[in-house]
Amino acid sequence: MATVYLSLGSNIEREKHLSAGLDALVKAFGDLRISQVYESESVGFAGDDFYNLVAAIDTDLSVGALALHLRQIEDENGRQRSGPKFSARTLDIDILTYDELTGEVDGIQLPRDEILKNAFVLLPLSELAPDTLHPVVGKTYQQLWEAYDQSSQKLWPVEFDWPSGSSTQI
Ligand SMILES: Nc1ncnc2c1ncn2[C@@H]1O[C@H](COP(=O)(O)OP(=O)(O)OP(=O)(O)O)[C@@H](O)[C@H]1O
Ligand SMILES: Nc1nc2c(c(=O)[nH]1)N=C(CO)CN2
Repeated sequence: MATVYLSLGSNIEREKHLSAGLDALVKAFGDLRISQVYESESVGFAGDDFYNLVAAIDTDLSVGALALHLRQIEDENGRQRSGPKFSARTLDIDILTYDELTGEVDGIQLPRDEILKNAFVLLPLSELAPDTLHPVVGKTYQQLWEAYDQSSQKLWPVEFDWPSGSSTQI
């Protein structure tokens, strides 16, 4: 069984799509652990503000099979893949880490670079797994968040009503 950390984001009908994404993850992988939900301005393109969170799952799926399954969940939630790479999205689910695997596995880059770049990934990850070591850098996510330039990206926690998940939220 592998432990996998996932980043979820949405900037179109955010609550609806994040809830549906989490429901689909529970259906496929059982109980989840999730961070708080954070709102932040869109990074990298002009668009509506995002909601983001990090979820931990346990799975026997290979990296490639998991990536396919996540893509399917995105598609079921109205994800459009035409148009520019950076554009508004109903639901984005990215694999951040898969156990301690590093390098390119089944076409997936592990760990995902965005962990070190984006506050909307690193802060919720540091909440969910403060003492876990980044498999390449060798520092914990809490240490990485403390060292992060926290003035560079503003984000704020929001109330998030995920009706089917209240018992699993940290
Ligand atoms: N860690 C990863 N998690 C998810 N997909 C990844 C990862 N590393 C590489 N990929 C590849 O990137 C491709 C693009 O998917 P991705 O969801 O990242 O696109 P995108 O959502 O437009 O980009 P981004 O999420 O960076 O905005 C996927 O088909 C997948 O094969
Ligand atoms: N705040 C925020 N900005 C983004 C996000 C995101 O999830 N949150 N995702 C992007 C493409 O994956 C680009 N920009």
